[in-house]
Amino acid sequence: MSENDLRGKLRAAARQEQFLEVVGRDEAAARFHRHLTLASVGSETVGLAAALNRVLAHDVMAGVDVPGFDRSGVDGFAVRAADTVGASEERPRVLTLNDETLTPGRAPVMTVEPGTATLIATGGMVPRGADAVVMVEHTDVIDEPEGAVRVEFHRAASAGQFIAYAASDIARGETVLRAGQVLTSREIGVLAAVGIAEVEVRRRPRVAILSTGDEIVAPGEALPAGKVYDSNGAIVAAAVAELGGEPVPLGIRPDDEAALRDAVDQGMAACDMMILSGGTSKGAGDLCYRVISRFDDPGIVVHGVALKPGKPLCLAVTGGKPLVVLPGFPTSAIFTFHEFVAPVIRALAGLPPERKETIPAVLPIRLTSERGRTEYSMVSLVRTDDGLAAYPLAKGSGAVTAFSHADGFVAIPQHEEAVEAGTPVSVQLIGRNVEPADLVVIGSHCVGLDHLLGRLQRRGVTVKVLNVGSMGGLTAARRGECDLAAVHLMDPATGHYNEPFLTEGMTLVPGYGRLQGVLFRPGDTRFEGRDAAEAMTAAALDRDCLMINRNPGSGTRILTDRVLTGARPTGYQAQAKSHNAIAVAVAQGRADWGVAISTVAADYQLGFLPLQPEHYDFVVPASRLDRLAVRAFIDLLAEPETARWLEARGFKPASSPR
Ligand SMILES: Nc1nc2c(c(=O)[nH]1)N[C@H]1C(S)=C(S)[C@@H](COP(=O)(O)OP(=O)(O)OC[C@H]3O[C@@H](n4cnc5c(N)ncnc54)[C@H](O)[C@@H]3O)O[C@H]1N2
Ligand code: MOO
Repeated sequence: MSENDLRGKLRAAARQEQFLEVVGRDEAAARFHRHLTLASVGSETVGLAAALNRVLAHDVMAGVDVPGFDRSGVDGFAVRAADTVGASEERPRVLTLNDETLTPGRAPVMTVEPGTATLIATGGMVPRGADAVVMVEHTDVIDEPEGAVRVEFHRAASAGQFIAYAASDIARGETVLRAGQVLTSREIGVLAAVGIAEVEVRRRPRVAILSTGDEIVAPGEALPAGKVYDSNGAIVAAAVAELGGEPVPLGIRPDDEAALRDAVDQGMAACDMMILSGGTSKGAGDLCYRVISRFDDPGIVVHGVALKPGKPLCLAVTGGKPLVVLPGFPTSAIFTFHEFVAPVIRALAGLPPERKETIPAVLPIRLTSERGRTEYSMVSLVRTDDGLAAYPLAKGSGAVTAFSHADGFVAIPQHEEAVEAGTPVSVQLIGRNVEPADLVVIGSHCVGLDHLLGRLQRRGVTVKVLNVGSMGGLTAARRGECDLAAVHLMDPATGHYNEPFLTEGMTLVPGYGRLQGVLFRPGDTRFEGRDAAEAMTAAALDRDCLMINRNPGSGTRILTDRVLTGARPTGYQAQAKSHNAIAVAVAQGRADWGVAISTVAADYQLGFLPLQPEHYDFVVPASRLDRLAVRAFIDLLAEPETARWLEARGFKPASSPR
């Protein structure tokens, strides 16, 4: 690219058009719906084998009675109840056996006359004359060599006993299923029982899905630096299917106007609606908006919603079909999808609006919010003695996991900047009820713990983990929000781990040892072969040697500060939130060094100078120590296989001296 081209592009990018009109959530939805007809998209006939999860297009009436005849419910004898009155073990009634056996599927020819009985199997047709069936266990056949067979009845039968009368289950003409019903295995069974082999179901709305952006790569392909895997395409396609739509994936298009226009034309021609993601802002590189702005029937009805996440959402209607551009950020994309697009797909699929459920909880930590936009914060719920605590999954719009880890979300009104810790909030649940996990772990993250919890889960213990750092875990344990707080906190005064932080009512379960140290790129002579503390002190004096630091409250930060004794290396202010983030920054050259555990250094093939063995332990509120899941975890820690695995990954099991 020539310098002039480059300057031109830079100027265009800097002159970013702002959103013309950012509207509120309800106004956005109203504008969208004003131009949509949400009638279902027609119907089709499918066989029962293909009917699962489809939506019934019409009421279904039974054309037959079920059962279609008076049916015996047991193996025994069809009799006239009056003939058995007074029968007992001591004084059995004796009836003559008719010369007919009524196996299922066989129409009777003989009438049960007074004083007679007919042998009948479970499912057999009750013969004329009989009004009850006696179980074979309550009878005896009299062993006589000559003449008719006679049977003793040891119990009296009541009229109607063990007979399922014709039409008692389903009567001909009865409406067995109603239009709009989603067909599960149970409804499919009913259809089969009334002899229906094919049903008319709503056609699934076809939804074209397109991911856009030069940086987007399909999962399964190699990932060059700076590129990201297309998660929006997959999540939107699966969500469309969950909502009763038929996803039509159109893949990925680069930021190229002609390519995008073609894809939009293709999608809109072949489908009932289309969903794009990425490139919704009005910047020079954001082409989706431009490609769609050519439609004017009415075309774009909303571009910009006062929501976080989701501000750049673009809603359009053309040819009566919805055309939506979701923001590129995955949390923003899926959040706006569920708020604005999901109801449309449900309606087109013939499904009623989803019932939204809210549940009261308390915010355990302060939550800040951007003024001017209603902010939705994804939360994970944990049970406390006083109800539910809603932990914000503060991962930002760009995260992929926030939506999958969340139980629901809380809304912070447009004009509020923060919600204080302890505030009661209303949590809108995402899809399902809150299932309390057997074991709640809050605190510092560790791949060793991940492994242990994975093994516990395979044994049937459900687990919920919230990574909020050691200090956060400790506070959660004190508030009774978790079973285990995962901590590695060094007391700066004594250099002792974890124990000095225990308060009344807390027990320490020893976990395992980890080795903290300095990470650097192999071959960097400022670190290679040196003593860790010395290398850190030297690095602090070298302005060109760039550090990546950890967040305050993390055990690693406390250790780092202790070694630096007040020195402030270049980069000290840069705060990564995990061991992995430290490793990535060093591996990619964004920083030259940082402090993290040896396991992570090995994972990223970095150099490592051992600094400090530390204890990664579990603080357990004493009141929870006897819970089954807690005991299961403690037992797991003590297993030899656990020790073997930890050692192989560079950890030091608690059983070995530390
Ligand atoms: N100066 C401003 N910058 C931004 C603003 C703003 O108001 N002023 N708004 C921010 C907000 S809010 C959002 S949300 C994002 C949305 O931007 P776009 O919708 O144009 O999306 P992209 O820029 O294309 O991508 C954003 C982000 O998401 C990643 N991405 C895109 N597609 C996918 C996909 N299919 N799978 C996974 N990840 C995807 C992309 O790589 C980017 O990282 O804009 C802010 N900026
Ligand atoms: O509104 Mo954007 O969707 O938060 O980052």
